[in-house]
Amino acid sequence: MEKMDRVVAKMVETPSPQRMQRFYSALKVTGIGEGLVVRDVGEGKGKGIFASKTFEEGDPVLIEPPLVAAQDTANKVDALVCAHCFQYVGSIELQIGRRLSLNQPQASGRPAETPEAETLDLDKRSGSEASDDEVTGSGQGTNGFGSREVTGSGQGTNGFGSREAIDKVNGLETELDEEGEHYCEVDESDDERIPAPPETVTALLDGTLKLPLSEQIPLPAVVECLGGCSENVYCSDTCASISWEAHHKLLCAGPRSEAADTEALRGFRDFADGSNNIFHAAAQVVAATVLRARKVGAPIIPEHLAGGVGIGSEGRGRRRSSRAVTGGRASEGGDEISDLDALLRAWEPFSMGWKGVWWESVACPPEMEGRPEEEAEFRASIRELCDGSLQLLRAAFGREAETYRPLFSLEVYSRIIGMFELNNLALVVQSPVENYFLAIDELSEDEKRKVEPVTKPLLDALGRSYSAHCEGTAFYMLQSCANHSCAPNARAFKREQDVNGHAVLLANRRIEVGEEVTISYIDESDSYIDRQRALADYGFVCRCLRCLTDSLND
Ligand SMILES: C[S@@+](CC[C@H](N)C(=O)[O-])C[C@H]1O[C@@H](n2cnc3c(N)ncnc32)[C@H](O)[C@@H]1O
Repeated sequence: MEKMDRVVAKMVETPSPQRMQRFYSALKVTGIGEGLVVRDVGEGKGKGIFASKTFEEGDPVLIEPPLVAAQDTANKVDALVCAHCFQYVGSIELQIGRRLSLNQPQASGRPAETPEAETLDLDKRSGSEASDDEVTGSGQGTNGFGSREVTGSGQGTNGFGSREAIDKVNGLETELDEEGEHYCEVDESDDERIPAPPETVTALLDGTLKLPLSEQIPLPAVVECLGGCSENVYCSDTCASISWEAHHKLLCAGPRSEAADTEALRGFRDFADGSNNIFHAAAQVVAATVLRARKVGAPIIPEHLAGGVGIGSEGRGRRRSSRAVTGGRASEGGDEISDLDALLRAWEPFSMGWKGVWWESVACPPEMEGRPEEEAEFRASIRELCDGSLQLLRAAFGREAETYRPLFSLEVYSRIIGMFELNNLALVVQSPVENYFLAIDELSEDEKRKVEPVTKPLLDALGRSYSAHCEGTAFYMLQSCANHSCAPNARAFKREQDVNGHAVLLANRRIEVGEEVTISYIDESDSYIDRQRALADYGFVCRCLRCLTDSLND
């Protein structure tokens, strides 16, 4: 076998238990996943996470930053967030002003919503929150607020609902209001909105209009991208530089970008925006791997997960010689390593992710079931989409796409996307704008009367979907190891304090030392048949105790 093929084969193989052990032990040093260990489960389930300490009901079992994450492009209109940690930035005024200016309704001449109707809407939210102690403010179900709905329509145009799959795998629940409608879904028929006066929008944007109570929800100031692009903003210089060093310097289309071909990069990004946002996240995996491979002995745990210090480094991430980047051997301080060996080392964190070839992993739309020709055509079209995206990415990376050819092969690229497809990957962050209007709603009647002349027209202009959550695609090293159970002992759930893109798992009940930590990828209140049908999308038949019992009664 040629070396190139051998490297591709190594990149797509499931890591040995020893490699897995080494990686997750190194990850422990970061403090992420304290009280958890990763090991093989057996029964064909692959690896899973196990408690190494007792967790009580409601305890956070895991709080973990993403390894890579990208906000959906369409969502950038609705939520201005740090492109590294995904906190909302700027101010409540800026968030509202942006939504109004970028998403301003046309004057429709329709009657305005009555104040009562607006209040009722907010009350419904408060009502559902009050029923759950843990849920305070808009922390309620942030993981799940209508994200399936929103991303299902907003994500890509390929129409096979890959984001729906992502949400399901994340164990995300879609919150329903009393009428069975999704909270905070982007309501495109929301044409009862009354446009805000342009001068109000301008004043919100330039900071001259201060909203009552907004100082109670301060947001970090906007920090620009180091490369000068308008795509990414940050909450701090630290986040800006971590993102820059981790991947963005090769994916930035700004004037100080280090991308090989920014024009080609724009082509790649336009293609992702028009087809599937997963490609943006996949590009981060590729860029991060190239940047790590350029160094001699990249640390096994990427610096940004380890608080700025790479862990498990052999050579502490020194820059490789430029000769190495062009295809020769690097020799620095006695280290001799070929580009392809460097690539394999750099790939290590991503090799841990559960993968499948994208077009094989995607669930076939139900209407194609039992129609093999249509299904084959459907899968071929996904393969074509994947190939189209890869060609553009290769062009954007120029010579390095040759140096690290296995990384730019369809075999590897399709599995990177398959990894996003099959893991726990929805990125959802609650909007502080929702908290803001809830705080207004909780004022006394007297206080409310004073502020409503300012806040009511804004709510009328924003309409029913007055706040929008940040949504995107992410990959989490540990959360992605959580296996499914129809009676899970943990759930993905964002509390009020969880204001960034970290994954959060909470214990559903006491979890004993040695127990596997499981979440539900699907709506576990469904019937046995429906659960099995939904799980078929993930390529396995659930044999949890509940399913075994239900199968006997069915
Ligand atoms: C997000 S990954 C979970 C971690 C995975 N076990 C690993 O080794 O990385 C999802 C995949 O794990 C496997 N899996 C998860 N829960 C399972 C279950 N209850 N029974 C069988 N396989 C399961 C399936 O192959 C599924 O596609």
